[in-house]
Amino acid sequence: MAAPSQPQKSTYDVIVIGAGIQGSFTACHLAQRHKDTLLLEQFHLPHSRGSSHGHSRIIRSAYPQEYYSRMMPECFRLWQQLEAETGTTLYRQTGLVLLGPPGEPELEACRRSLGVDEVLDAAALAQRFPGFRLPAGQVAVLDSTAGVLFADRALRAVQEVFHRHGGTLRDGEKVLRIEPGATVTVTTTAGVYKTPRLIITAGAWTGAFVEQLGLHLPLQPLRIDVCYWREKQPGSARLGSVSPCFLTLGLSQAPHGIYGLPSIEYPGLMKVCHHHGSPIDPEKRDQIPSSAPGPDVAVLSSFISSYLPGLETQPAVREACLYTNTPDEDFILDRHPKFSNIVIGAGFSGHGFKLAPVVGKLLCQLSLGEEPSYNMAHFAITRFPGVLGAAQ
Ligand SMILES: Cc1cc2nc3c(=O)[nH]c(=O)nc-3n(C[C@H](O)[C@H](O)[C@H](O)COP(=O)(O)OP(=O)(O)OC[C@H]3O[C@@H](n4cnc5c(N)ncnc54)[C@H](O)[C@@H]3O)c2cc1C
Ligand SMILES: O=C(O)[C@@H]1CCCCN1
Repeated sequence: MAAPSQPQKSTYDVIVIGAGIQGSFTACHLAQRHKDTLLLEQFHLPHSRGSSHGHSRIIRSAYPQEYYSRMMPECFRLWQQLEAETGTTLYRQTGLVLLGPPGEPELEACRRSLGVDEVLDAAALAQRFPGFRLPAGQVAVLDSTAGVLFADRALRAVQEVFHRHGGTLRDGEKVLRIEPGATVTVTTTAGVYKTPRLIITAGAWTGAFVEQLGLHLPLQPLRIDVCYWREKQPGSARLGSVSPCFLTLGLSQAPHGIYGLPSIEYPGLMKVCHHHGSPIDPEKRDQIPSSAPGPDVAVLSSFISSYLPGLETQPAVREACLYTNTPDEDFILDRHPKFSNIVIGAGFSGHGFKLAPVVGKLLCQLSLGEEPSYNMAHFAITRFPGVLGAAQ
């Protein structure tokens, strides 16, 4: 006779919806604070349908906005702590070069955030990083603290620490409905849960998801072409897996920016992408034919022929990832304007991975009714007009 099955636990101190990097760090902070926490994920883990998959993400101290650069020392510390707790390497220091016209305001702001005076010209850059060519009228600023975070490994590590602190992660369980109130009811494909505190970190699904809570957030999911480019002569251009990271600012042919990272995942290839993509519904991500070279690939090919001549000008590998952009590309980290026990973390606009340890801490603090450790003005929901629609 089969043993009688345990009734599933249905009440938690906090429920977090979405086990990407933001929800996982948030849940981990809560569990470390001894909160009985449930983390719900619609897909079976690991998955590559959202924003947190893949081998690599840039981490850097340089930021044009000081409200992000101020968070970076703590981010570096918390990433290191996660490495120590899990005995894994999650970060490789490679340096990052910011490329742009001299005096470009964002480049200058980055230079100030780093506290460096030095600006590299074409000859100095080529001496230091022989694979790079700087066209006339461009300079480079070096962020030597920057490097690559091993993204997939980092996501696993933070979920492992969450588990170790007693957290419950249920994957393959999609949240269908939320009923707000002093006690929030969360209905999933597998059960019904009750909690006094809910946190929504549902990535590209957040905009459509929070409509049921009367909230109209200006969130635009974008499909990003993640492109990898082969070295023409393996090893000769010192690009591929040994390159520094780079990021362009104020480039007229690509105003959103182009960035690159050494590729650990595909030896001999370098990851070079456009910081922009095509608007999509995350449920229909693959309905854009991935075989056709899109406009982003044309922009990248032309950039590569002038700046990285050691690479072939057609991508060897193309993958897909999602951004969720806000109009100002600042995050949303706030309580629901009407239901203060529901907290939302969204709109990471293609730059949220490195900041996830601090984002998770801030969402945890908001949820527990504590004073957040950083100024939250830039992350407020109410910076957007009309979020509560006619009922406002
Ligand atoms: C190509 C690319 C390059 C990037 N480069 C960098 C970089 O170099 N540096 C950097 O700092 N950042 C970078 N980013 C940004 C960073 O990766 C994202 O900001 C971050 O991963 C966002 O995490 P998230 O947890 O909000 O979203 P996600 O990882 O998408 O997590 C949200 C989760 O919620 C789940 N979910 C949604 N709805 C439900 C539901 N109803 N029920 C249950 N679960 C649900 C989803 O399945 C998903 O797993 C990049 C992003 C991309 C796409
Ligand atoms: O967050 C970052 O550092 C990078 C910059 C370039 C675009 C992708 N994200």
